[in-house]
Amino acid sequence: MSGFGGRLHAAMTERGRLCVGIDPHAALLEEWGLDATAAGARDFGLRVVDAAAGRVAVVKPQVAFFEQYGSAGFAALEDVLRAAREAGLLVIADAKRGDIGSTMDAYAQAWLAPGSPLEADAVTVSPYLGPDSLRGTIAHAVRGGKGVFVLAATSNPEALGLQSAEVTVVDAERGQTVADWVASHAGAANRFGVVEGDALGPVGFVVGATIDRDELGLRTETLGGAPILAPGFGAQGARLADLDRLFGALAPQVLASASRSILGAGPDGLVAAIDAHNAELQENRRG
Ligand SMILES: O=C(O)c1cc(=O)[nH]c(=O)n1[C@@H]1O[C@H](COP(=O)(O)O)[C@@H](O)[C@H]1O
Repeated sequence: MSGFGGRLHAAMTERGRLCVGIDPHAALLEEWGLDATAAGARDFGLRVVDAAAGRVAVVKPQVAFFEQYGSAGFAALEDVLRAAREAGLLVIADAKRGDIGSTMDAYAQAWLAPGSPLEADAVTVSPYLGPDSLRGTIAHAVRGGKGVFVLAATSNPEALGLQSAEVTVVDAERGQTVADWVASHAGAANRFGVVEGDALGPVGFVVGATIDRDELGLRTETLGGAPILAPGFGAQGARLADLDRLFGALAPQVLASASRSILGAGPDGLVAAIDAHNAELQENRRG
């Protein structure tokens, strides 16, 4: 059986590198004629799943937009996760969990265990309790054929000071930055955990399309073999047509994530917006 990296690579080869975000912002719910409630978020999510199915490889529900409605919101999210997986989409739960290792085990159980009500194919995790705090979660993911995306170089400008800071611990290389150290530590599982024949490993990294990897000291070789989730396209300013130029040798590993630039098209414009985003991604292959 393929691991997450193998399944992701196969899906991206077949359906391209676009990941559609499922972010039911209150303002979007209103524009779509839906209530700002768990039921509204559920309808919104299911409509995005319908539009995305067969057109893209991956969807990424941002769980905060469901969590804000409490238990009803989580029930809505369960329905959206299940519908997406049943529609053949790979699902990244954007939960950005991060805690001490023993607590992370429970998060891994919640988001990655087969049969869990919130089961996804991968989950976003935060390394800021130390990349080693993610060791158990990564092992859990590898065992179950699941994936994680570790925050390495996030798309928001206020992260620069933290993520470009030099690490001074003994196992860091001289001058190594937080972003590069996190990626080299957590990415170790891609070297021993890759299922034979899988083109990509189970440990992915979030690398914003809006950031300068050189400024962050994030080296191309550190990201070798890792799926890269790149938010920042569309509403945050980066252009899909520039993906190959922005990511260079890493471009084939990049999953380009866009939420508001697609969702803002409204329920009737979703399919056209997804097609237009896919077409823009194709353009940079020619350009
Ligand atoms: O992990 C993420 O997906 C993420 C990481 C990051 O560095 N920046 C970032 O914007 N995101 C998420 O990506 C989505 C971006 O949404 P748009 O800016 O509307 O495309 C949101 O759901 C964010 O929570």
